[in-house]
Amino acid sequence: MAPIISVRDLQKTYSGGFEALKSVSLEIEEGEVFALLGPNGAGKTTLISTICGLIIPTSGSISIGGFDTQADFRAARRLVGLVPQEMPTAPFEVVKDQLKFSRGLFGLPRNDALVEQILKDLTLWDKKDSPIMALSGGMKRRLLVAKALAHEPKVLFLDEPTAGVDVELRHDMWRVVEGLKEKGVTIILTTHYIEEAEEMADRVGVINKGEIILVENKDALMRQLGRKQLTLDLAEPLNEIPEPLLTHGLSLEDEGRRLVYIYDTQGERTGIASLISALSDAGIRFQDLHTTQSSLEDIFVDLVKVKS
Ligand SMILES: Nc1ncnc2c1ncn2[C@@H]1O[C@H](COP(=O)(O)OP(=O)(O)OP(=O)(O)O)[C@@H](O)[C@H]1O
Repeated sequence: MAPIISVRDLQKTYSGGFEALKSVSLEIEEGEVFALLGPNGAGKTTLISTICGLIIPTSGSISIGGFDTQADFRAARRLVGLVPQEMPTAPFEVVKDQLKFSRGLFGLPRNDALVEQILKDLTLWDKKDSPIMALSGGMKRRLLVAKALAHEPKVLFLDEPTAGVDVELRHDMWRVVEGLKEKGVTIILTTHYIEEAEEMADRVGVINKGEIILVENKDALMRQLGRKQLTLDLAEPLNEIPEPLLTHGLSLEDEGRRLVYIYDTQGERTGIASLISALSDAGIRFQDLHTTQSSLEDIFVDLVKVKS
């Protein structure tokens, strides 16, 4: 099957001379959810804005549904919906008019049944006659999605859909994305939250310093990155790791006061049970223990190290 989006050797140098994208090539399959991850300033917004036609590339090409975004801009753009990070700003505008207006922008005829369906899908139908200022933060986010869907795009871009929102709203957005995927919409989202990519994405791409450093099936990536750290605060400091514990891959930190164990959450065994029993056999006591999951930033650092 031909990809719905094909990006070839895309390069973007901003007017100040900064090279934000360095020869990016990427293919997005129809119907997939693709998460684009990357640290701050990696080039995520530049990449999706370029694909959506908001930024003109310095070189390279993009095709959407077979239409070249430069030669056939209108046809390509018509297939794309973009949900920006910013909240809607027209406080007195009425919800349903926003959708009608969006269709108008694409030169599409009025379609009240479709507007109704979209608002119902996003549980905004009760608010159809409300001004934007009367919506909660979560409703405003959903309205941004509704607006982007009003012209029936085949591909939806979500730029950090859940940045700065609470857990409940995050899960709400995940359900929205799931529903869209079921309807066959291809979804590309940018995010800082590994949990979000884990929950929603079929594939994950990692961008760093303007380069795509990895594109991987989500499950495979999570196996690779799903590491956790167990930290044991020792009752008495150690000078070195005792011999019987050397095979456990521990590291001694904080001047011998802490033992750190990294394990794979997706592995068949975490090795924690055998570690605790080996510690007990060696007479090592600990005061406290806690676990931490590596953050996406940590993972990027690892990835960048491996790839550079
Ligand atoms: N208009 C511009 N002129 C010059 N440089 C820019 C411009 N827009 C973005 N940049 C630079 O390009 C790089 C990539 O920015 P971009 O916004 O694409 O990153 P991002 O991955 O979306 O970051 P974040 O996660 O912080 O939103 C950054 O170094 C940024 O400073």
